[in-house]
Amino acid sequence: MDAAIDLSDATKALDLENIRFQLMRLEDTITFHLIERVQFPLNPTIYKPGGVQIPGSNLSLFDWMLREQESLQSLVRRYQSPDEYPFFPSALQAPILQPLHYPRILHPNDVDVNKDLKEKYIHIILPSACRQFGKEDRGETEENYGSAATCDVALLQALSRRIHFGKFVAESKFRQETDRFVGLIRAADTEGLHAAITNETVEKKLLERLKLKAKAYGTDPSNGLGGQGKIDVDAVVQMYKETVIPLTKLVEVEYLMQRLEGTSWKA
Ligand SMILES: O=C(O)C(=O)C[C@]1(C(=O)O)C=C[C@@H](O)C=C1
Repeated sequence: MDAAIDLSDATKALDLENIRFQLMRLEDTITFHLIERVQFPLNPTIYKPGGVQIPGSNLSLFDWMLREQESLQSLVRRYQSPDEYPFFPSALQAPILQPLHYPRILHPNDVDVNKDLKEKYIHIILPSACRQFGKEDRGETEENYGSAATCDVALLQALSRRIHFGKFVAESKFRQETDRFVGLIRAADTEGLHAAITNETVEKKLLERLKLKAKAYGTDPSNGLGGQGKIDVDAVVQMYKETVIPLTKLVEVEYLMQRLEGTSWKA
């Protein structure tokens, strides 16, 4: 529902340059959503079950909004797309739109790091991004619960999509160097797989680019690039360094570990 990648065309969907371009586009989406979120205080209450009373539900306000949003978006086929993973699969409904038929590009797998992502989002990403910008620091308390949770849902969904794109990256790398990967997978060498999918040059460039983006997107153009921006640039870079890239790599490795199931390579 954000930047489009053509998942109906297997050749394009597995072209590493094309995938990296999509990941780059998602940097923009994620940075903008984070800029929106940090306008509001950290608001820890909205992540606690029962923190905000919700008629007929024991969920936190954040989970409730995420669940309701997923339920609504399932109606317009969001979760038919192979790059979308719901946080609340039980909330999904049958689409009101005609089903789309995506070619099978990925090997069947059950890799899903959403639970881990949500924990890290609440306990690591938000506290570090909101610290400097949260109004608590200026002596104000919690406010704008609905607005903050609305931003959270959009941001978390974009992060999840970006991270699960790791499956396409891994499939692409597997097809490029099949013999090498088959050997590592057969040996269950997860460290070797981790090393094989890592490209330090790409990561370094990404973090440098992200720093520039966070500074540029968080600055009013009429003020030049000096002065206080709308977002803590280091928090954006940290988010990628400590959570987004590691979880993407985890998705890649876990996907590859399932890549030989049901194939003739699995001797
Ligand atoms: O672009 C790749 O090759 C990826 O695997 C993606 C990614 C990332 O998360 O951005 C992850 C691992 C690599 O070290 C480089 C970048």
